[in-house]
Amino acid sequence: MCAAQFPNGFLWGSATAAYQVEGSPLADGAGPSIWHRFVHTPGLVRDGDTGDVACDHYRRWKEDVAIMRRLGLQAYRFSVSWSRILPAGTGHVNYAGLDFYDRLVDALLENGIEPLVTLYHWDLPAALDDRGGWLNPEISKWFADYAEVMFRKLDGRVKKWATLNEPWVVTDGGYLHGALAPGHRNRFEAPIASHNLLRAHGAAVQAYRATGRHEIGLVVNIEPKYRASDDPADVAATARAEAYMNRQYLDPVFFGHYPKEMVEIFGEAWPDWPSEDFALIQQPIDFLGVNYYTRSVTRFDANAWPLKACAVRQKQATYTETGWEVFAPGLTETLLWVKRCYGNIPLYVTENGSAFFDPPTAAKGRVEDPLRVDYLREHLGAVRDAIAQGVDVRGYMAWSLLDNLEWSLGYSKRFGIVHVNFATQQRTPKDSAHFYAKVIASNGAVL
Ligand SMILES: N#[N+]C[C@@H]1[C@@H](O)[C@H](O)[C@@H](O)[C@@H]2O[C@H]12
Repeated sequence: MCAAQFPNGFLWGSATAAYQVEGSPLADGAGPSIWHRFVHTPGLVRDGDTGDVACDHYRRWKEDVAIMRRLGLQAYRFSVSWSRILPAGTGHVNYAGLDFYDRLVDALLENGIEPLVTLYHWDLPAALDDRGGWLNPEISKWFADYAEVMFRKLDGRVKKWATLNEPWVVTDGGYLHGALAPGHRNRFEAPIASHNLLRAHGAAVQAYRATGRHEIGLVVNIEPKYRASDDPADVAATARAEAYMNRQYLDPVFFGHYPKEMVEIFGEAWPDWPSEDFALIQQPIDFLGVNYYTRSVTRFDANAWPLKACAVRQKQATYTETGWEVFAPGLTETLLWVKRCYGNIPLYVTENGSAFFDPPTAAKGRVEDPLRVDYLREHLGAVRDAIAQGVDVRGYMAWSLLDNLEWSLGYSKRFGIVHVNFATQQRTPKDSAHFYAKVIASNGAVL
């Protein structure tokens, strides 16, 4: 049997998100997003860091496309800033903002790089948050109208669209625990925001079917839950954690209902949803984007709100700077789990990467990041193992192309395969970038 390998046409790329890399959040008529507000609220982001400059990608995009070209990237996953396109979230279109993405897409295509576009990567227009944001049911129409503006402008040159990035993080971080914009901590709001995100996803897919000619999907984060013991309390806690993080969005999209554990988790805060909503949510999608970083060995914890479950640190494991266990087999398991539970829908690993401290050697033109090279090698091997077991994985996007704003953690955590000196904006491909370039050139044969 020939050694497991990546299929011909496997799509090798890298990923970023608008607010994390672009900078210039209010340039050329753009409106503020909830993240612009959040970072400018004292005490919410480490070291008072903001996305005002970030990687200055809004101005340096040509340089960054050239770096992608030199690395041999075949695809680039990025997100559109909704409030650049519609400064008030609805109504007036800001054509200067639209032109930025138009030029970026053309430059990518001219360099043989396929654009994968995410419509929403957490940066809701602040003007819509003032109208209730994800708590207002009207947002499904607002989002579909914004999506249609993008489809009409870019569809055809953009052949793979994703509606949302990680809806779980949007609600768990933004509405339940409050660590992310808009910073709410309300167990009654979180389910409503979640449900409206799914409704908006469905409305955007519906809009795409009316105007689009290519593919549209959803990007979810999946963190496989391994029970800490066979103790019934740990087994039940693990089931709750899996339902809350991994199935809360996939079950409605693929089955038209929520996991039964959601009522147990949220209790009186879990509404009775209108059945017609699930017809909207369950629009067929063309692919699923899976963001994988780590696993969680899970046990019962009576004090852990609202899940009554927590992760158990693994003594012999390597952990990244974000406190995540390096566990590549979890990626194989995750891809197999999706196929087992939801069918063999085409999958892209739309994010996978690691934050490790980089040595201060960038000035000499080299950044040695052996831990990130190891992480990349192990996780690409995990993808190959899933493909060898019949999972239809069609691409891999390394997170991230550039060191960037790690949301509330500011610039303290570096995920990039390309080092960014934020004082000078100098880019330096790390050893991981050079390794990834060899992987791409050999279609994974060097692994
Ligand atoms: N934290 N972390 C890294 C990374 C984050 O920077 C992305 O924006 C998210 O889509 C996802 O959480 C993963």
